[in-house]
Amino acid sequence: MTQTYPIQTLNAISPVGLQRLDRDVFDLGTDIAEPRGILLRSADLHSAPIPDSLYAVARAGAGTNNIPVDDLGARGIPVFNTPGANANAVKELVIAGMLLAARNLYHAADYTRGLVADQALSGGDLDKQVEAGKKQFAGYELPGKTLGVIGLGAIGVLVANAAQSLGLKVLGYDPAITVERAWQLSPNVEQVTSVEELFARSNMITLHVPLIEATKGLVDADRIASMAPGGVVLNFARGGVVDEQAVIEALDSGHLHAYVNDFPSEAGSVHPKVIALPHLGASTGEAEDNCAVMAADQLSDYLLNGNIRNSVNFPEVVMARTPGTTRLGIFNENKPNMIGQITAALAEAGLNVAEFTNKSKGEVAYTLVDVEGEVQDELKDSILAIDGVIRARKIG
Ligand SMILES: NC(=O)c1ccc[n+]([C@@H]2O[C@H](COP(=O)([O-])OP(=O)(O)OC[C@H]3O[C@@H](n4cnc5c(N)ncnc54)[C@H](O)[C@@H]3O)[C@@H](O)[C@H]2O)c1
Ligand SMILES: O=C(O)[C@H](O)COP(=O)(O)O
Repeated sequence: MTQTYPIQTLNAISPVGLQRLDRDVFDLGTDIAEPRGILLRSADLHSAPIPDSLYAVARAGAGTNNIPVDDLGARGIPVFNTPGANANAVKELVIAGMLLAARNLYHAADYTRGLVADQALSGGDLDKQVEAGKKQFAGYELPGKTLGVIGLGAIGVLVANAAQSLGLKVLGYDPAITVERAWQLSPNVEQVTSVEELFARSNMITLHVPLIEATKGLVDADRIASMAPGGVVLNFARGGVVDEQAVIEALDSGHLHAYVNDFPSEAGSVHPKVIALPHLGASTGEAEDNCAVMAADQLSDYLLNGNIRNSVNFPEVVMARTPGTTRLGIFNENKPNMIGQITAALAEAGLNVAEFTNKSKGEVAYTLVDVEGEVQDELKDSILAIDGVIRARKIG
């Protein structure tokens, strides 16, 4: 009988992605007691109990701060995300945010709505008031201004390149930029070596970093103060990356012109110089499809083949299946003699290794091994008995 895998879906996951999961193999539902996989977007897993049945979590999106990534890693549960799959959607919203701020579009549209809805003006009276009122919304153009991009990953690189083609001078800061992203970055984007320099030289700052300990409150009072007067902060990363109180004080003093963000808060959303959107960055049909397809494919490949792609807590481990073999997936602490002990246990069980791969990431490592011969249930127990082995799975 074919093994089936129950998958719990949280949030609205695009049907285009869900279609990738063959219903003969995967049972999908929102209310599954013992899931093998969880497929989600922004649902908070920090306070949810994690069942022992769970093999993997797939985040249809980029940010994984809603998931207890380290705890799951310590239990041998990979967390996947979908880098780049929603990057264009966010880039377009950031460019829109820059224009909203520079041309005062939000307040201008609100003004004209009020002329009709609140003041009941029409005809010539309306025309007169439109012309009389427009001067208060006069803005500025982007060429000649400097944009500072913090985080040059999937989104930051697209934003930097697009802004540069709109005529802005673009500075970028990312001490851990990958070679792939560096290749994608326009040569006209100037990389700076400190976040302080970026603030001091930028009229607009846009954030494209994950919310982690190192990025909490990255935009603070001192850094804002170092910007030229009339600056704009764009935050489509996560609310916690910005010290919002410091931003509000700078807006009140007139030092900052606008704070455009995707993370409404009680204090921020009602401020007249804050434009807060309801976490819309990835909310396009295209991005939702891309993310769901990528997340579903990664989850399916892990459950069926043990392959790990785009995991935030385990290394990339992908190995072609060897026909006529049984596959085992083993998570272990990254310490000496783990591979020796695992292969000794296989030899002890009389199994011949056809293919073997082992990679580590930080404190943990993952082994995929295809073995020839009959794999007895006792083998799993003897592998689990090795000091440092976290989890072992016979994949079939
Ligand atoms: N508003 C939305 O709907 C929306 C959509 C997608 C992503 N996001 C947020 O944007 C973040 C970035 O997404 P991405 O797809 O570009 O991720 P990514 O992993 O491709 O890029 C993140 C980049 O940030 C860099 N970085 C990490 N710490 C840094 C620091 N202290 N200073 C400077 N750079 C640092 C990394 O080196 C990496 O290059 C996500 O983690 C998520 O929180 C929001
Ligand atoms: O990190 C992300 O990918 C975004 O914040 C999108 O979140 P969402 O999938 O809940 O829209």
